[in-house]
Amino acid sequence: MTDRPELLEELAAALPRWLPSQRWFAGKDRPVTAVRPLASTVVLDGDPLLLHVVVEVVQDDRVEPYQLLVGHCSQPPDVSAASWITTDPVGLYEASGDADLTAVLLTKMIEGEQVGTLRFAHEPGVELEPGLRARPITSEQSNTSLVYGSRYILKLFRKLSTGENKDLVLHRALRDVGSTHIAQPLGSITGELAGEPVTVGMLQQFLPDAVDGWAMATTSVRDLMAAPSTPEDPGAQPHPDEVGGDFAGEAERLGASVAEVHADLARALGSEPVDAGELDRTVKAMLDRLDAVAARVPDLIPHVPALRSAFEQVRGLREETGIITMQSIHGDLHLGQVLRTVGGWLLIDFEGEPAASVDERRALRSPLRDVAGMLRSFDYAAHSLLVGQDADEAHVERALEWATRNREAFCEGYAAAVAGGTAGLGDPREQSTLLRAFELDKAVYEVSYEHANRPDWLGVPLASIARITDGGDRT
Ligand SMILES: Nc1ncnc2c1ncn2[C@@H]1O[C@H](COP(=O)(O)OP(=O)(O)O)[C@@H](O)[C@H]1O
Ligand SMILES: O=P(O)(O)O[C@H]1O[C@H](CO)[C@@H](O[C@H]2O[C@H](CO)[C@@H](O)[C@H](O)[C@H]2O)[C@H](O)[C@H]1O
Repeated sequence: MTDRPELLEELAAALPRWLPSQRWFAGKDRPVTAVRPLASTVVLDGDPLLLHVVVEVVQDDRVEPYQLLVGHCSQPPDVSAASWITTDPVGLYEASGDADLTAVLLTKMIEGEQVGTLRFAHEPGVELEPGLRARPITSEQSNTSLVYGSRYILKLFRKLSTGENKDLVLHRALRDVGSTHIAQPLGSITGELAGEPVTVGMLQQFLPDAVDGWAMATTSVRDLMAAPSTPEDPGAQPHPDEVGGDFAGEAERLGASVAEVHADLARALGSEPVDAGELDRTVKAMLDRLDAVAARVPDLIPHVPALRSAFEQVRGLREETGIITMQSIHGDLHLGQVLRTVGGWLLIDFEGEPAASVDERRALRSPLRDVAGMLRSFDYAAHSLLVGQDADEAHVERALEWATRNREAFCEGYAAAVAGGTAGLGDPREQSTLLRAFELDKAVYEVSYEHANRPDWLGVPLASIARITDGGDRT
């Protein structure tokens, strides 16, 4: 269904220029050739007007749907200059920063309203507080999140894919088995795309006291780098366990929390043993990704033979390592996806890797992939402070020591939490060949991510690949 077609024409003409400047737009690697409106719904009629719009963005042979909240008002609203999509005669603007308009979304979720094809709902049994106003969060994101009065956070998914969104499905499944490591899902907004339902928004409990794991871990690394040597031995560098900001206790608790989430996901959604065919498909996928990234990033080429050999070792592993299982997992776990609250660690954003296809994100996977993602993140946290600096051997040594200590603590916490528990989950260190392959596969993904997004950081995953492939297995 299409409401207000005259505005859509104006919008479609302006979007090819406006979209690439948005942080959440995932197609910055090539020009936008056309934007075609697929559906529009008037959520609030009058002046101001709030229009929910789904457009199809065409970039050569790639065609992807995105959602927009579009505002229109005769009185200029209080929004940032970057929000204006058109300015002539009275402009159309991206409305997620307009608190007068976004308040309507919460009201409609409370009422459980249907507007055109948009269905606003609260989760069963949830009573939401009315009248809260929203502010968008300013962190760099793939989607847009609005915080209502420090109580709720509404994530508006930007790039849409049909079917229920994995983030929402996994949050509901974890809530249903009583997981204590998630922000509770409280509501949703569902639309329609090509005649199929599509999740466009997810409302969750907002944790105002939360600090993300990346901020905590990098503070700990900074403390270590800044710590003076001991008066007894002025030549010696302090070790991570000797300085105030040691993170190992947190890393261990985080390992236990991730393990509990894996066990809960297996309980809620099931798990299955891996057969040899599945291991072959896993190896093929890793080799395919390696070839694709090496074709774009020449710096990876010298590492290709060692990476291939590490991936090939995964074939036939089943006999060696006992049972390897597949289940629903987080899919893109790193220190920026975990929040420390007074009550413990929470995992957020269960969507999976932003660049993966819907089928890849929904497929059952080995939980060791999440472990590998987090181990990579400890490596990142340790080395991120050295980005752009001349190598200082003492700093590099301390960074490695910090990473090793926290990786080990994370695995320790994970292993202790699953001991004697869910079948198929065990001490990650006992599956070192698979874990090493997953870590290297993640590092190849990061090479591609950094090449496209933060070229200054490319050296971080490349140096890790060199270390892991040179040094054999390590924790
Ligand atoms: N429930 C929550 N409570 C507090 N902060 C949150 C919550 N959920 C997300 N955040 C904050 O919002 C940021 C983006 O959330 P995320 O789900 O990762 O969005 P995206 O999919 O856009 O990357 C997080 O890094 C975190 O700082
Ligand atoms: O959080 P997103 O889903 O947007 O994840 C993407 O961006 C991440 C960076 O913001 C990227 O993570 C990489 O950098 C992190 C430090 O900034 C580090 O902790 C991670 O280990 C490293 O992978 C992630 O890969 C990408 O998918």
